[in-house]
Amino acid sequence: LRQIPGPVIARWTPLWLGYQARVGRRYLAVDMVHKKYGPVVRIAPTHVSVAHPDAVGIVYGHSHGESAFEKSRFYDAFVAGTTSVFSTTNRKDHTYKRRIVSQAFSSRALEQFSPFIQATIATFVFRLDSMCEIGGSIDILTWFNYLTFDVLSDLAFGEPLGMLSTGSSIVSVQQSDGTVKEEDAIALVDKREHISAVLGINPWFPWLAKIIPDPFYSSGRQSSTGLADFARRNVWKRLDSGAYREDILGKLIAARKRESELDAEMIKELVAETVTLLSAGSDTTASSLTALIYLIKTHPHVHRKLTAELELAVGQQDIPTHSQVKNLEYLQAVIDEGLRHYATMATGLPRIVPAGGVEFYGHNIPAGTEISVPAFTIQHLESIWGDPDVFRPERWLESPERRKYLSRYLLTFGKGPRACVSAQANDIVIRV
Ligand code: HEM
Repeated sequence: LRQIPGPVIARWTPLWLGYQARVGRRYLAVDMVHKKYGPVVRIAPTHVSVAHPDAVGIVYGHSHGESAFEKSRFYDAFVAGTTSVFSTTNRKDHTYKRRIVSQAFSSRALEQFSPFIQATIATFVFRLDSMCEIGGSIDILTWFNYLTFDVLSDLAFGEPLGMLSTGSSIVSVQQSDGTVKEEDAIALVDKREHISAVLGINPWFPWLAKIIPDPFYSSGRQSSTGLADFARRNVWKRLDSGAYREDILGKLIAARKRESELDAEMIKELVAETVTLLSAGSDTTASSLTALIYLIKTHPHVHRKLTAELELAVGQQDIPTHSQVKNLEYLQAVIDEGLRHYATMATGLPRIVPAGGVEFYGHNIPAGTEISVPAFTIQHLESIWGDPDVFRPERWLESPERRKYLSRYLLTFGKGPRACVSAQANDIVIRV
């Protein structure tokens, strides 16, 4: 990789990328080095970042067999007990897990979940209304976190955690030794995601983290265990009750029971999948919603146009149904543009170059190299978007062809076979 440019320190040690991830600036640092060194940059000794539109289809597309770019060992840092649909790097294992999890995310399943989701949204709206009557300011990110946690825990475990009604994210976690501890569930997810994003950068990092006396690592490790303990307790509660409910956990249990009896390994898998759903679905959705509200409120013409479209479709009804809003053009354009501009998943998702290697701009990247396409940078490339720094939902409504073209470069939900399961439920384009 010697011929590939990049910051000198990054060519010699993974500590540069590790540091950027630790301070939460990885996507900005990688964006800056692309501006300095060009579209192909070495961001760690064995990791190349490629910021070019063509790379999206090549790295994340539906290629088969030997030519597939599989997930890298980065995802080992996200394993909770056993691999989940998100963290597995094995193609066969992924196909099996994805088939099971997909059943809980079909359009039909989403319709079945609608009443549960609407009931939680009603509590959310009621709480916001009451706070507005009192006046003052609201930390909307915290309340969106309560909302997403309550929705996901309702779908995953059969009951909301009650964060919206109590106005608190403290939950009881039963530890493996049987003792019960109070934990902040939002902080558990935050810390787990943050530490995994750092430790995944190099196989040596988890080992180093054990000997470095930094509370970031020790509390991060505890949060991973805490979240798994919390999920295990709730999975057992459901299994012990013997009840069937039309929700995500119900579907995951039913799909496994169809194949064989539930054994200890399958219960470990159920815990791993519920940890994944809670951590992959809560923070991402809450921060995306916060970014959207911010962008809408700071762009009055967008606010006016969106409100008009919603009032026409929903009238005075408090909580719209999914079918009332799912085909609203301007709403969809605002969401797409907000996710593009803010880039919830801003970093490049790492894959491994398959046998035979790959070539970008005369640079040969050999098999086994880690490779990623930086989402924030792609979502702000002038050659694709023209005016990338402007929040302009109208760009998505210029023509169906233009919309299709732009969708290819919206990486918020990933692309290809490893794209987000929630994108599957909303029929967001997964093919590239
Ligand atoms: C705005 C909200 C969300 C964003 C931005 C988002 C983003 C993503 C991205 C970028 C990936 C691909 C990760 C990779 O290749 O490494 C992914 C995968 C995944 N997401 Fe989401 N996600 C969101 C919401 C959700 C929700 C609500 C759930 C479930 C309740 C969820 C569950 C998953 C799962 C299970 C995967 C792994 C899929 C696989 O590998 O087959 N996500 N998500």
